[in-house]
Amino acid sequence: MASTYKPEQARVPPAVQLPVPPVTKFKIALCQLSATDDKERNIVHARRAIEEAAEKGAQLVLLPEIWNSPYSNDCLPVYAEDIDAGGDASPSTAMLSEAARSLQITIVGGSIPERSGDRLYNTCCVFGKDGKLKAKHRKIHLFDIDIPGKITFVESKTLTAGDNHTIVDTDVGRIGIGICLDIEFQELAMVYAARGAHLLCYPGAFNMTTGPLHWELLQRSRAADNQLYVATCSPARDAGAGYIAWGHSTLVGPFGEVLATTEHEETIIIAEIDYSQIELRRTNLPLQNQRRGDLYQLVDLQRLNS
Ligand SMILES: NC(=O)CC(=O)C(=O)O
Repeated sequence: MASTYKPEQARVPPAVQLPVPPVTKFKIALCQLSATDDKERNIVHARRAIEEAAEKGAQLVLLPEIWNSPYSNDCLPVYAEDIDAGGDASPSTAMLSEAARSLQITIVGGSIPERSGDRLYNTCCVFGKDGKLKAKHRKIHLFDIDIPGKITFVESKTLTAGDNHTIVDTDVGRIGIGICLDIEFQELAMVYAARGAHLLCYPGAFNMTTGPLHWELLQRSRAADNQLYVATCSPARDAGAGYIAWGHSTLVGPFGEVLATTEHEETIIIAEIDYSQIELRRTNLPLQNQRRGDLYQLVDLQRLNS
């Protein structure tokens, strides 16, 4: 029997119109940095990389997850900073703010361990060209994994999960932020797309087990599902570290295509983003018009199960 469905009957509102971005084409830098146990060195090192990226024309710089500290439950409390207090209480974000202002760029500052009262978070700060903090994303989905013989890590032993989506209007478009495991949750990316994001940025440190299987797959999926840009930035791999990062920082375009990527060594990827590609792909393949809100809606599932 022919379907009687008409798109205008869908109970899900159509995705919002994509906002007009301040720039259509620009360069993004993905700074795949090593993180040592010397915090001061990590800050100076990141500052130099940001400067090099800006000199190469990047208007947006993305840093890795936990770039100012080794990624371990022992180190996170020791390296944590009080971001809200600022100044000397947060030398890492003070550097990001200063770099954004003096280099006149937008920085999605990877993540650092944040101390707030008696809680610790895995937090990404976004700074505008004026050096002002525009947004703060606390990792929503903490990395708790147990694959015997491969990897066991319980981030929730030390950290508290964030409770908010983070989408921010910047000089280089509307950006949705997630941190590492947040990328596994397609729902978060869908919310960002529905709120008009041009680009999703995920600082992330996948490991040697999940990395080869999931890292590129998830980035391409989030980009193709939502027809927008996805950028990831990992720490460089240190084979001697307690947590060995997969590396492979990547930029994916709105057709799910890998536009730029790398292996695991320290490097700065510079790549071009062209937001006109989003409209083009959404016209070529109008998924948003075909979405069957009458058949699937997460809120309905929750209701059915309750
Ligand atoms: N740091 C992480 O959250 C790591 C992760 O998600 C993974 O799959 O590896």
